[in-house]
Amino acid sequence: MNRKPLVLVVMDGVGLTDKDNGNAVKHAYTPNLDALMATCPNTKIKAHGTAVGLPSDADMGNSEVGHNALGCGQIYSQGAKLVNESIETGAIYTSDTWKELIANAKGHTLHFLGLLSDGNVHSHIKHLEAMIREAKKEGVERVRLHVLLDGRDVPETSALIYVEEIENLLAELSDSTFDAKIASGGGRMVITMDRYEANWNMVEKGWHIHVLGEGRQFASTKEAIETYRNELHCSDQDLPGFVIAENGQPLGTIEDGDSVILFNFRGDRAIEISKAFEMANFDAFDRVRFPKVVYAGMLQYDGDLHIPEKFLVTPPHITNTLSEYLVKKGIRSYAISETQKFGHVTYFWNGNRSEKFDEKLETWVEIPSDVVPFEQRPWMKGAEISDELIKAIESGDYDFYRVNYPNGDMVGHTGNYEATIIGMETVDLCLKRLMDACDKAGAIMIVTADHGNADEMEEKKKNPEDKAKPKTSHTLNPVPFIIRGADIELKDGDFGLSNVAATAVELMGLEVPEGWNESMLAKK
Ligand SMILES: O=C(O)[C@@H](CO)OP(=O)(O)O
Ligand SMILES: [Mn+2]
Ligand SMILES: [Mn+2]
Repeated sequence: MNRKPLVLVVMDGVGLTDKDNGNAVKHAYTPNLDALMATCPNTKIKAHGTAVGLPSDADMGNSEVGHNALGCGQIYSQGAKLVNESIETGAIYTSDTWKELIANAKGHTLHFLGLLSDGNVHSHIKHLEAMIREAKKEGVERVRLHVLLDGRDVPETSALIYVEEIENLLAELSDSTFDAKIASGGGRMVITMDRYEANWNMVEKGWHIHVLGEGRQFASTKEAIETYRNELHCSDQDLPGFVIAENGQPLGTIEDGDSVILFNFRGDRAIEISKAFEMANFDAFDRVRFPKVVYAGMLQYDGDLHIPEKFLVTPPHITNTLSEYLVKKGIRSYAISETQKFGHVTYFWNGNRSEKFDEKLETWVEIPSDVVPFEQRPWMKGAEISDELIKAIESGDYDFYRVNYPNGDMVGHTGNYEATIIGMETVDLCLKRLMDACDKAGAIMIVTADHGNADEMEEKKKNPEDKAKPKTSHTLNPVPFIIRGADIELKDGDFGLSNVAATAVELMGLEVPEGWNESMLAKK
């Protein structure tokens, strides 16, 4: 058959809502996106909650679960849900890894490191609380927490709520047999939680803070947060690292013989610090000291590279993916984004696996991201991504192209409305360039998104007269799904991201594999 090329565009963090206030998707000047919506078959699809394998419909979507669903055409129970279940049934505490961590920590320290919030994107504070309680029950005597402050999946200055909650629990549990305290921390966008090797320096800073106990000292976490807030007026995600100390002595460095649990369940921002804890030969930065610890992740974060080696809950085993299917059919595919989302269109897309199925049939291109606050460069690498992608489309070397434009999401997370408008307008300019390239190549285009973000840039007000507060997190809104350049109609139905893969393969003239959720195309 004479197959038309297919170009699938993920506008990261672009949801749809009629709400007006702080809606950068609606208020940006986006004539091309508007024209696509006005003239092409399109619908709104679900990108949050149970439609993407999260515990409930109160859970906003995120890039991991969104790209997993886009890339595999199915709904798998995701980390957030699997960890809940494992804790509820107690299965987590019967795992060999948990037993080893606990046995090893006796006479030493059990450290918990991770994102302290109830955002449920990377972690959940309830998981941490349950494990601390159990550790005490099982006879661990000394626990230290290394807390990464969120402000990105939860309101931007909410850290003290979670700090207070966890410190209340530590106070309740502490007695002559149990000594549990926060030892260090810092904002998630400053230390430890880098992803896709965008900025290893963040991880190095985190290592110094958590492991070596080197950094600015404070008597309490509250004091650290309040001091930094007064000095810097920044959101929690941007607070610098801190070390809790008594008489100049850090409360909880990580030492030989200790156990360490990274309680984040999501992998992208957990892989680099896991490598630092696990790898004997490691050259990303000078660790100064490499403590011999038992280290485990909440989940295994990379199923191909087996990072980390030890983990508490088995991750979803995502199989029968779109990439796997296309390789079997001999279809040539091309994936591109900039560093911040490169792993989204490769690793997340393929079910949290970092390797290709077939070197010859698959091409992955990464445009290096800027290392700056994105409100200062809201255009990000939109132009450069488009340049490369258009070259690839013109080459005719591929049948299926996928691209992620991060602007709606990465700029949306800064909470800066004006910059997010520019981010959206950048994506719109890129769409126009792609539309022209697709026309020349006779390609079909799908335009969609993985979840909302830029669509709500203001927190809900408690009282109408309150001042609007910037909103940095994702949203619960549906996302657009648009098909351009194909003579098709969309069916009516209640669809979500997991219906995209089947629709894409039908557009490529292929059969929908068994086990996938249905295509959205109406039968002719
Ligand atoms: O930045 C991230 O880690 C998350 C938000 O926690 O965003 P996304 O899911 O879009 O990658
Ligand atoms: Mn995303
Ligand atoms: Mn995001």
